[in-house]
Amino acid sequence: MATSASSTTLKLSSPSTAASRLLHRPLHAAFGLSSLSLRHQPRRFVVLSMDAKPTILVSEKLGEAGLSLLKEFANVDCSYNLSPEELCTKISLCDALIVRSGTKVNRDVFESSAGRLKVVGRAGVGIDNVDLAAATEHGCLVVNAPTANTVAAAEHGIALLTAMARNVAQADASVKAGKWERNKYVGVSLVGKTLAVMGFGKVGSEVARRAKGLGMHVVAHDPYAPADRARAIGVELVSFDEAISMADFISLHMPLTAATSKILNDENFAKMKKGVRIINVARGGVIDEEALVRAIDAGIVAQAALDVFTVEPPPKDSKLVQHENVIATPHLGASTMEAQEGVAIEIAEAVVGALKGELAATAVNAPMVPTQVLTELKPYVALAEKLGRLAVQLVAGGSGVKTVKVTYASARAPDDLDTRLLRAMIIKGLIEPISSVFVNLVNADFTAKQRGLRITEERIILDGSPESPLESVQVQIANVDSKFASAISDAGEVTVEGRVKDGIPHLTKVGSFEVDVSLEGSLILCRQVDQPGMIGKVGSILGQENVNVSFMTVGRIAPRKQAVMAIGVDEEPSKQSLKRIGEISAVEEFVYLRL
Ligand SMILES: NC(=O)C1=CN([C@@H]2O[C@H](COP(=O)(O)OP(=O)(O)OC[C@H]3O[C@@H](n4cnc5c(N)ncnc54)[C@H](O)[C@@H]3O)[C@@H](O)[C@H]2O)C=CC1
Ligand SMILES: O=C(O)C(=O)COP(=O)(O)O
Repeated sequence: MATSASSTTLKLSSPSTAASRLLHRPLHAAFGLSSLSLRHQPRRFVVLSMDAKPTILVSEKLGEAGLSLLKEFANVDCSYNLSPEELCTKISLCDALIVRSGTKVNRDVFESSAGRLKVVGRAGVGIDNVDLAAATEHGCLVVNAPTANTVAAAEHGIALLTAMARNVAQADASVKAGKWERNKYVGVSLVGKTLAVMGFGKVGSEVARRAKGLGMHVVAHDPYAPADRARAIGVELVSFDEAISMADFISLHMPLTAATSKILNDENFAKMKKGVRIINVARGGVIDEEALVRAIDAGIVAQAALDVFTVEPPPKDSKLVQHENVIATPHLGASTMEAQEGVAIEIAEAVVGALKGELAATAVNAPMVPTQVLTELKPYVALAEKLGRLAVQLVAGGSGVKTVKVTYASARAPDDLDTRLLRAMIIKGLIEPISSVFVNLVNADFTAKQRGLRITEERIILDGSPESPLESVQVQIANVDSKFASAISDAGEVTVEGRVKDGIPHLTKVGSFEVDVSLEGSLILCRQVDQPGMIGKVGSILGQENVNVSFMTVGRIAPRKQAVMAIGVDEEPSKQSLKRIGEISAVEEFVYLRL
């Protein structure tokens, strides 16, 4: 900026103290994920207990190893078979909820939690029983355990495939009924037959691998699967129609989404080979169950082996389940001793980590940020939140914050800098001081949108070494008045800019004035006529009531003209002291800002 001039810095606290204070600030405070945070608890929640431990509700059976991990960290309430009403009542006392596929975590649950529920852990893969939109709107992180039951589900798929081909279930029932029907239960061979794997993800590819071992010809359909992964295990990726029309066996392994709901329907059954056999260990909803009964009765589908149903448990008189050509299991895909122990540990670690404020690698409704990136961005995350807080406090009441521009200056290539975290924290800083809304990484974009806040991001690509991720971050609020006129830049926007120095966030610009003050405690900004003795006058007013000044800096336009003095204070000065600062004759305007 043309009017920006030199800045002089008077540093009053030792950097090591300041650094240690900042670096020991837990990341969960920055992300606002822990409901334990005393900062948030009185404001947000009815305080239900003086106990510092969080409460985790486990609503379905979980392996012991996972429960032990949870108990080391939290009060664990294992309450199985809760009715929807009982779940809604209990949830207001819980910080986290762990479920499997049997608990419907719908909007009512999030509303009933009144903001206390911070994490839902799905001890398994499919999250179709969790209302993700409602979770996100309520700032609740959803994590799952996506890998520990893969092999179990694949093995169950193979168990159903082979059992169906050889009528194991029906024959067993017949023998137990005292019959010996060797001619009735003649099966079909698998070798040389074509298996279509629908959904070539973790489970689908393990099923494919095993089916190859049985001598089957395996094709797969998955619009998002990389061809080289399929090729590596000798599987051909084909279109949906090709897959279902060439298959002797069709095994379903896609998630239940709007696109896959009832994907096996009358129209698609009509395209299949007569005598095809269907296996479903994915989700009941991917099959139109009434259409499947019609296809079996019409002889298109010879047999079906089903582990999952649209409604679980299915009605006792379900035509599908009762059909003699159908074998059924009660959603057992993930139910091996090994998988349940693994899933329990995987979800317990994810939920405890999330409650501690760590970003879970298995987050379903928040950006996944690798630990390395997170560590590197940590001081910038703190900077971003503080710049947001400062900018919004500089806006004059009644101005209405609508348009915010964030400018990142960095020597990194654009795709080498993940700004989602920074943007979320700027939004948190902008919104929390002026509302009772609790903002975190999960709901930041949603909350901004809901409040009509338009955030645009710009990158300035700098020359030089990309060692540190960012040189500076600037937050500008357009079309507003400021309660501190000097915060308005030449371009007419409330502007604050900062950077990280030695791991500590610093404010480096206010409006068009360059300053340099570490962002800790609170801040007084004064515009004054640049003249000797000002630092002493302000310092002595603060000193009289024992307010510790941590940093002081003066940014001026030109010697003896206007200057902005930024003063960092550890304690909040009294109204009286602030008034006295305002009364110093050379002070033209001043503002007190909480960080
Ligand atoms: N029965 C049980 O107990 C268990 C069931 N499951 C279910 O199995 C399914 C697969 O699980 P994972 O393999 O772990 O998930 P995954 O996410 O690794 O794989 C799913 C695959 O489906 C693909 N897909 C998405 N839309 C598709 C479409 N329209 N057509 C074809 N493919 C599509 C995806 O690209 C992905 O590759 C899920 O529905 C999961 O809930 C998983 C474990 C146990
Ligand atoms: O992980 C999955 O998607 C499953 O379907 C397993 O469900 P469950 O945890 O056994 O209720």
